[in-house]
Amino acid sequence: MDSHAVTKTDYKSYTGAFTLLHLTHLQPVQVSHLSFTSTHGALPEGPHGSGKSPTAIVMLNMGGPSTVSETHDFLKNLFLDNDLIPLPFQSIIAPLIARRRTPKIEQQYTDIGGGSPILRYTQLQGERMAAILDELHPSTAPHKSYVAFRYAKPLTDATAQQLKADGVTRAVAFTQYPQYSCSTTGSSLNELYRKGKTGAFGDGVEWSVIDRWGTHPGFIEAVAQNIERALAKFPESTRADAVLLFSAHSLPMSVVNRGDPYVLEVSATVAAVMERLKHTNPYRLVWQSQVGPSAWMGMQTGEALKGLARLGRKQVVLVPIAFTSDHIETLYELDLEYAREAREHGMDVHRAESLNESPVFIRALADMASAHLKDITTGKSGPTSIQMALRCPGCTNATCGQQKTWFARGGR
Ligand SMILES: C=CC1=C(C)c2cc3[nH]c(cc4nc(cc5[nH]c(cc1n2)c(C)c5CCC(=O)O)C(CCC(=O)O)=C4C)c(C)c3C=C
Ligand code: FES
Ligand SMILES: [Fe+2]
Repeated sequence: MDSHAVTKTDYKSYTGAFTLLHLTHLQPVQVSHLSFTSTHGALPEGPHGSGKSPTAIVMLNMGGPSTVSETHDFLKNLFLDNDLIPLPFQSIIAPLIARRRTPKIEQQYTDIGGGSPILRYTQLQGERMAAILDELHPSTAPHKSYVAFRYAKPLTDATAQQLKADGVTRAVAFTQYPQYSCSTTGSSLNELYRKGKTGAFGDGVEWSVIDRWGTHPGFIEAVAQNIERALAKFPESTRADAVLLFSAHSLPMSVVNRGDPYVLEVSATVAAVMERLKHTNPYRLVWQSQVGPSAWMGMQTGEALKGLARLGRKQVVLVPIAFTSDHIETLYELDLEYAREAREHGMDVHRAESLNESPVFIRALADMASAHLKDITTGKSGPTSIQMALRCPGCTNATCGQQKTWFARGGR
């Protein structure tokens, strides 16, 4: 998001005044509308009624400001998150950075139509998934989807109240980040754990976790179909020359270097998509949306586009690969900044659509949840994946360890 904050200092410089100066010059973003309860069908009765309480499928994501005026609170929550951005005196500095950054990010959300569509898409995906899930796995029906965002409404507290009111006794924490990073899914699980251990969701909720699914065949198929649709926009004579430029949100090198699995898992997604496409086109994986002055995973998407133009590779399909709905990075950074700039360099650029309302993708979500519930209820697997139990070798965050233990015991 921030094109001029690329000094090659270590991410540790986030912890200095130097960083603060840079961060306050970062550009703001913005997003939009939506309500935030999510149900499909009528509310099943809770513990005090005669009906069966629902199996909760809690869709975890970062969220975004639904309206431009929510931008400041979104940024404040984001900069307060120690799992994402460790800052000294965080509770004092985070609001200052958020305040300084708000106007720029507000303008970006205005430019993409007045806010982030992430809540609308997450609700839609969740509701349609739950309806399919009732058919795929009737023994745990009714299923009801809930949304728990890390930085925007509905925050975990509000979602917890909903589960409590519905008398939920079985809940699945379903990350909506396909690939696992401790700064994304890890942060959401830490927050869920902090609330869960104080009883915010009610007593006796049995938790399990779907923590990553970057190579699920249904997800891969949905992405591949969107790439094929984008490729079809090129004249047949140049189609085979088009470069598939997969673009994922970058990570600070300090996070990569403590052993975070995200870079590997995004790479695995890309490899699976290319297998499915039978390698009809050349491709690269590049990284976008660096924030602040520290070193981040590269090559940067914007630089890659310029490099391809210089090399005469002027047909490009941009493929967002680490987020399942449109957001500021696709609608602003990819569409308004990079694609426009690339066209000015004489390039022919098309973006693969985000998964948004893709029925193939929604079916994949239902398949994942169904397989998970089947494995849990038949005792074939425990509440968490084998991979989730392993902390990053460089992890010094005690909450990560406590969170993993808590979920491995089913939230007890
Ligand atoms: C898989 C996706 C994402 C990863 C990994 C990720 C890591 C990460 N992000 C920041 C800092 C910021 N991210 C911001 C916005 C933002 N981040 C993602 C996704 C990932 N972030 C998205 C989709 C968005 C946009 C939300 C939307 O449009 O709805 C922002 C705020 C915007 C800004 O101020 O520029 C910041 C800040 C860090 C530090 C980090 C890894 C440690
Ligand atoms: S930072 Fe990865 S497990 Fe703690
Ligand atoms: Fe981010």
